[in-house]
Amino acid sequence: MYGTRMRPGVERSIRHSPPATNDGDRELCLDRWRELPRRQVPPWPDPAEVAAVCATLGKMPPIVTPYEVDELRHRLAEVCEGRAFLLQGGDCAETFTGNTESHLLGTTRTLLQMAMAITYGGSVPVVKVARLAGQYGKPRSSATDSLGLPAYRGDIINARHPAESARAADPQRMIDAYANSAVAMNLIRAYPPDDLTDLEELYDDTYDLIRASPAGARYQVISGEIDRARGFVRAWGPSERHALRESKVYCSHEALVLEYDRALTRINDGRAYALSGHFLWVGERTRQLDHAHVDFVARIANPIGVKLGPAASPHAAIELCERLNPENLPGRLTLISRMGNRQVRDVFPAIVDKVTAAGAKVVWQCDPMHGNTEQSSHGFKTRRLDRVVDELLGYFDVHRSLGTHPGGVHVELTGENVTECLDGIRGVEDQHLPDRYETACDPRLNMRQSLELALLVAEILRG
Ligand SMILES: O=C[C@H](O)[C@H](O)COP(=O)(O)O
Ligand SMILES: C=C(OP(=O)(O)O)C(=O)O
Ligand SMILES: [Mn+2]
Repeated sequence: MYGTRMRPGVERSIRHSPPATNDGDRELCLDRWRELPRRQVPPWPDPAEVAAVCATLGKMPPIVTPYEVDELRHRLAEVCEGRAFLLQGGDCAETFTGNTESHLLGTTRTLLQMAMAITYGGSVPVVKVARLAGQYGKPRSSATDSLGLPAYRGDIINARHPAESARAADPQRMIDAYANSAVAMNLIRAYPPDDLTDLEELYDDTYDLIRASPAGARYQVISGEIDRARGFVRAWGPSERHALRESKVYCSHEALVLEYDRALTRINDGRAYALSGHFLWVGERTRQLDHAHVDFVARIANPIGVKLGPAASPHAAIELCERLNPENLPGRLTLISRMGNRQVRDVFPAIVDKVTAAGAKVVWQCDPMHGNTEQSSHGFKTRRLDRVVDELLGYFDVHRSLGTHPGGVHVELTGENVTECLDGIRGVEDQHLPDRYETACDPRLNMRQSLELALLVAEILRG
């Protein structure tokens, strides 16, 4: 069954993972963040209710297990050493009502067909991580929205409905987030697309849409390469095919609502694992070295990421490496650049250069979405695919010129045919945005746009 297969060489470290003991907690200082400055604090009205909810969560079984978390760290070590590629994606903000079977499978299948294009086209194994089963908390630029109401901060904190009462932070929502994450994880574990043909058919259908569009001609060569690789694999026996179509999808979310992630932290073999997800990252707004979020993730054993926006200095990147990966373990730390297409070529090289010169082992990953958010003429938060593509190209150029491994990409996407990102030549113009603008926060790539991005990545990796 999904989740029980082990890769050779990955030590199976599963033991009982009971709720963290007080002694273990104290030794590992897992609550030190509570004394530190912290940005984006959820405006909980009643700390006693938060504590009661967290005590309940502290007794619940975790969403993921320590050995899976270690397994992912080992896979990310392969990415760090240049032997694999990290593909991460999903909603900007998951929602409780959107946590349906079709939505979860849509996200997963979109990721898997992107991975297929990159694996076959780029001849590289792909580690798949979904923004899913816990991506419920959102940092906001402003405490209030355009109506003057308290900002929506994700379903784990308040409700999106534009009314004062709906926007009150409700700690009970952490229980709902836990329950929704558990069913989501259960579903994606139980539903790997067992049949490669299924995924290939889906890929073919999506590719047909791309081919029929004015942008289609651009991908003819790489698509031919992917077809050749598929034909080659088809000629193999079933067990080789099985190995190749490895479809494990790990889950991830931003480590934002520390009360929640802390409550689901368990001690295993003397180490703390945040078992609310396999991979947790710290966002651009909360990555201050001496603040709460960095302190918390520094103390957990999970593979972790940190977003780096255009204001990040090379020195700040080095400090984060030292703080978050003092043992310099490959796969432990992913630096996720989100510079924007206009800055990536100017700002990013010095960061890569300094981190490399310091010998710090990191996975480099490009988020080409968050530095390229703009407002459409009708007031929709959107992103232009051209700018997303340009940031990716810039990211790959920087790595090529410095001889470093462009380890991965991190995108906001959905399997649904939404119209959230602008993309004129492929049919989404300003006036189409209202057709299917469904995101709870940031604009996502739809399935076709996602595959197009994957084809681009495959083409670049092929060289
Ligand atoms: O990922 C989400 C957003 O980029 C982040 O929450 C900020 O969004 P905002 O500027 O709309 O508040
Ligand atoms: C808020 C996000 O990103 P960033 O921290 O880079 O703005 C996000 O990934 O949804
Ligand atoms: Mn986002």
